[in-house]
Amino acid sequence: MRSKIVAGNWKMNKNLGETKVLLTELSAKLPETQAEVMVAPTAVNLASAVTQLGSSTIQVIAQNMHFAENGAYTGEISADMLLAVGVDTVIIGHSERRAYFGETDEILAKKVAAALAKNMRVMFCFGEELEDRRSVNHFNVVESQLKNALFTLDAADWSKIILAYEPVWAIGTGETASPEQAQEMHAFIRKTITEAYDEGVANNVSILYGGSVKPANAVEIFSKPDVDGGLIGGASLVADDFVAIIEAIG
Ligand SMILES: O=C(CO)COP(=O)(O)O
Repeated sequence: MRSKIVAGNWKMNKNLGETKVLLTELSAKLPETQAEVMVAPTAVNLASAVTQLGSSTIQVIAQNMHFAENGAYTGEISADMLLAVGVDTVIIGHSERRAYFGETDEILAKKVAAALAKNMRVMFCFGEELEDRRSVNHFNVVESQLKNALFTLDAADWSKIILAYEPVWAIGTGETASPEQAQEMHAFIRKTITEAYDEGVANNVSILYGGSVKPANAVEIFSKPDVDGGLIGGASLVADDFVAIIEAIG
């Protein structure tokens, strides 16, 4: 059975003090939920967040990591460094990493392999840009992103993969894919994985939707059968909004 997941990607927001305040608020207001709840603070605040949350059910995850074990990669963070502070899940392939930091499918495939080699869970992000949706078959774009970074994995590796479909045109724009558009793409993703692997792999992987999820639209998006939760940006920075989104999944 795949899990329901609601994750907050805080991106480059919240300094140490603000991170503590938001986690205190979230912990106090956290509703009972069937979903795994995750937050991704910026790297410098991961260790303190893990310590603060202690045995809380809120999981702290990382926004990025490098593929190398260690070495001369100024400014980068390795899988071992994340594990050493108690973080065992990492977001890889966010569209902002692809767009602003030149992360190609090839680099992402190396990052995924490096994280899996350390037995970490990977939340793999992908999604088409606006031009893709307008001009070419955006299903092909999504399929090739998956294929290039993930389809060389063994079937067993997929127990460690979480997918986050984030259409780039819906990120931070206030424009969200309609629940029907999200469902259509999520069903396509599951079909693509079934063809590359089998139904068991496809049915067990959680596929999250990301892109302007808010309390007002979360219930409808989460009601779709192939949508297993959300990766939330802006709304995860406000405790009441994030809590409302967690409540929306039930
Ligand atoms: O990029 C996102 C999460 O990773 C989505 O961001 P928004 O929810 O702000 O659109």
